[in-house]
This record gives sequence, structure tokens and C-alpha cells, in this order.
Amino acid sequence: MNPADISPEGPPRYVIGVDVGTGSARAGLFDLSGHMLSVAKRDISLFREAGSIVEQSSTEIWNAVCAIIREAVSSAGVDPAQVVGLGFDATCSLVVLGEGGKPLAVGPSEKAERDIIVWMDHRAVGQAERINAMGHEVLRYVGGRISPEMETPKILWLKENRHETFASAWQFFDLADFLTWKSTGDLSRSTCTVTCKWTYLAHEARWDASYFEAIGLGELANENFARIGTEIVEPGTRLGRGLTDEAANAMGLKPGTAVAAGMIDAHAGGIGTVGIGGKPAENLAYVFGTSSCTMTSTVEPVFVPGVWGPYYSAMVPGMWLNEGGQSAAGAAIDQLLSFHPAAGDATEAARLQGKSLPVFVGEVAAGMVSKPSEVVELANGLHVVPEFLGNRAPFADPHARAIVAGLGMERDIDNLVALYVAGLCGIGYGLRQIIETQAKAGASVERVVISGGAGASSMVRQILADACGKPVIAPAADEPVLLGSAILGSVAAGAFPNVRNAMEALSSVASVYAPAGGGVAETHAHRYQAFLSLQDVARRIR
Ligand SMILES: Nc1ncnc2c1ncn2[C@@H]1O[C@H](COP(=O)(O)OP(=O)(O)O)[C@@H](O)[C@H]1O
Ligand SMILES: O=C(CO)[C@H](O)[C@H](O)COP(=O)(O)O
Repeated sequence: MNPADISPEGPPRYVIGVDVGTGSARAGLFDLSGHMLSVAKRDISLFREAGSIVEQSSTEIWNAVCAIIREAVSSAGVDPAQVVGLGFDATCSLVVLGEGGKPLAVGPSEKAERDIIVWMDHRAVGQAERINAMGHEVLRYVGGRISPEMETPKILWLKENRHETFASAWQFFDLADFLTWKSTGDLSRSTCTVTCKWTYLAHEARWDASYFEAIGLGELANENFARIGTEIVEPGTRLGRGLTDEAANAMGLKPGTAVAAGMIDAHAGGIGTVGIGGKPAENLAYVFGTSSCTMTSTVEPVFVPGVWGPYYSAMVPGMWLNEGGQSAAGAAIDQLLSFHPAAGDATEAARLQGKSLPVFVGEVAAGMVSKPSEVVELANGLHVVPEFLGNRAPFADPHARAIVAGLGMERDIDNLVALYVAGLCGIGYGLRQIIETQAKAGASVERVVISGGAGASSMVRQILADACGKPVIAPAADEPVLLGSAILGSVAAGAFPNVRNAMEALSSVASVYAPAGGGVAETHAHRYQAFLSLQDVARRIR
């Protein structure tokens, strides 16, 4: 299908957005006004081992993606020939393939199907520290410090610990780029992935060979970056000749269907939300899933120590991006609840209602108060700094750890609820700290536009608004992250001239959660000071 074939007349056309998160892959089928007709989901495995090792399988993910695309199309009863575009987003995990696209084992299991080092894998903390000690110029564009969650420390880890894998790797991909290559055979990388996670300098359209030489990965530069990306294109760019016969067959779509260069999952959430009001520079995109990401767009680059970026054209084309967040967000709430003596009973009660534990506990909390903002009183005396997986921003400190203060001998569900609320407040104070740090550096925002699985609850949105002090906007789209990747697919298909146009046309506000004033605001101000003190004391103890 050529872009020119899409006309307002003729049969309706559809696009598919695919989102591969940490725990599941989802596909949504959208019409060209941004309405989602169907969604399909598959859970994906995570393999964990000692030493912060977390791995996945690219084969499993690819099979899941093909299956959910088929399911989304058939459950909507749409003719595959009417699907004109496909967009992908995925976690920023590292996929390692040998000759012929063969999966290579990335860890001690020696299992080739474990060929992905997941973004949250912290095996490369030592490599990241050594890179940071070198202080290379490119680090200015990742908030001053490389994170072990980024790809160059991980590849260095492979070279130093699994030399055979490193030497025989044919391609190192960010997961979204792997998916577009599998779909089209096109090895182009997206400016989103390589700028945010690989130190590509999109504002100068180049890699910096001296960085790779300095850190001990000179061979990647000597090969002209053939294993990490020679063609770098903006998200939404139409790749290759669209779907290959093999991929189309696996997905139940037509060969040649347009496939867009993809994005990291959080950034797709940004694309699906920050167009609201036509003012991307005023909107902070907050994607609250397993991790959380804060994404702030500016016209000029703003350097905020400890906040990733500034990245050029990594999310909104032509704008700079600062990206912060918490490495464990939904995952921190899960971890916190799992420690509590009432977790077993509550999990069983949640299961009987077909809900996850945090959703169940959140609903119990909402039922205990007359107004959502009052839930903060349930957490009276309990304080959580939820940094189970380090502080992503504004300290860029992978060694930070969580703090829970104010625990008693309680073992009941009410106390579990209190812990849940305190954990969410802690997430909100982390958000407030990032917003304040960025504002001091010159990147202030007016509102937070929320997406992600944990951001779907209205009580969660209200707690975040109260805790961070900014209005939280819920977009009209039920699945803003999927809408973001569908937007990419629609641009590749030629339905919109560019991503910015599509963003503004397809995103709108559903509801606004204004921060509460009065006593609630005072309580949060007080709790925020406690959060800062606890965080500071923990840092000093270490
Ligand atoms: N109401 C809720 N309150 C707190 N956490 C929640 C809630 N709903 C979902 N979560 C958490 O959000 C995370 C899943 O987010 P989601 O965006 O669906 O996944 P992914 O990050 O894999 O894309 C899980 O950690 C889950 O426990
Ligand atoms: O680092 C990230 C974005 O830059 C994300 O945290 C990562 O991609 C995981 O996303 P999720 O929490 O939605 O599974």
C-alpha cells in the first residue's frame, strides 16, 4: 500500500499499534481518527537470576507480537487489506543476534533463547561507573551520567564477560528496532532508541567514534557502526518495502503493509499524550507502568544534571527531550505489597475478583474515604521512598535503595492499604522532585499528562496530582501508549504528513485531576519534606 492510496473516500483504513512492555505485549487496532476498535494481549516471560540479571527471549516476544496482531484484527472483524500501517514501541532492552539472526545467549544460563538483556538488568553497573569516571563529552547528552540501563555499558559487559557472544554478534538492537527489522528486513534504527540509550548524537546526526574508543568498544566504531546502526531515521519513517512476505504471513496481514520506525515504550506514551492542547512544551508526559518515565519537551536544549538528555528529536520531532522517572514504579508498589503479612490473603481476595493485587488494594482504599484526595490520611505516619531499583532521576544513582519508615506490628488489610497509599505518595514525591529540579534548570511544565497501566486508575491520578502539585490530565485515549505507536504507523502509511500533525489531531483531554488545596496540600507538603529528609539520610548513610 502506497501512502498515496489513502484517500478520505474509499473503504475505511486502520492502523495497528504494538506495545511491548516489561510484562506483556499488546496490540491495538485503530481507525484513522484515533479510536481503538480492539486490543489483544499476551504476557511475556522474564528470567531473573542473582546479580540483577533479567533476561527475555526475542523469539517469544516476536511470536507473541504476531499472535496479538492476528487476534486484534480478527476480533475487530476487519479485512487485513484495510490495515495500512503498523507501528511498534518496546522497552529499551538489548537484543543480541548472531549470523542469520540467530539468538545468542547473553548470560550464564547459556540458553540461546535468552538473548535479551532487559532494561532493568543492572549487571553493567561497574561498566557504567567506569564510563562515568572518564567523563566523555557525549555524557552531556545523557544527563551527565550514563545509566547501567543503557546499551553501551551492557555491550561492554558482554565484551568483558562473554567475549564469544560479543565477537560473534551480528547485530545489537534496541527491542523496538529488532521488531521493525523482523517485520521488514530493514536494519534502520530509530533516532528515539539510539539517541536515548546508545549515545547517538541526533542533533549532529552522528555517532562519536572517540566515545566508543575511550570506553573500550573501539571495534564498533572501526566497523563503521555496522552492528549498532548505520541508517538512523526518525520514528514514523516508512521502513523497507513494508512487511515482508514471511512477517505478513505470521501476522495475518498483507505483504507490503507500511511499517514505521519505532520508539521506546515510554516515548510512545509521550507521543500519544503530549499533543494535548497543541502545546507539547507545557505538558510533562508521565508514563506510569513497571517503571515510570517523565518526558519534557523543550525548543532549546536544557541540561539538567541527573535527568537523561537533552535528546534531540527523540520523541517530538524537532524538539529536545529531558527524560527522568523512577526505575521501579509499578514494580515498587508490587514489591512493597509483597512484603506485608496481609499480602497472601489480599492476593487471594483479588484473585477471586479477577484483579491484580494493586488494583484490588487501590479499590479498597478508594472505598474507605468519601473523596479521593482524603486517602492520604490512611497513610498517616507511614513514609516510603520507593527507590528499590535506584534513583533514575534527579540523582542518576543506581545504588540508591528503598526506605519504609513508620512500620508497626499491624498485620491487617487496612495496614496493607496504608502502605500502598504511602508507596503511591512516594512515587508522587519523586515526580515532584523531578519537576522542581527541571524547573530550576529552565524546563518548567504546567501539567502532567498520564499514561501507562498504573496510571489508569482515577485514584492513582488524584494522589499523584496532590503529591506533585500539578494538574494531572487523563487523555481521552483508553490506551495512550498504543495510540502512540499507532500514530507512528499512521504516519508511515501516509495518513498524516508527520508525527506532530498526527499527535495534535489524535490526542484530547478526558478529565483533569486538579491538586487539592487546604489541609490535603499541607499534609502533602509535610510528607514531601519527610521524603526529602529520608532520601537524604539514606544517601548519607551509604
Ligand atoms: N491501580 C494500580 N495501582 C498501583 N500499581 C498498579 C495499578 N495498576 C497497575 N499497576 C502496576 O503497573 C505495572 C504494569 O504497568 P503496565 O503499563 O501495564 O505494564 P508495562 O510496564 O509492562 O508496560 C505493574 O507493576 C502493576 O502492578
Ligand atoms: O527506560 C525506559 C524508557 O526510557 C523504560 O523504563 C523502559 O522502557 C521500561 O518500560 P515499562 O516500565 O513501561 O515496562
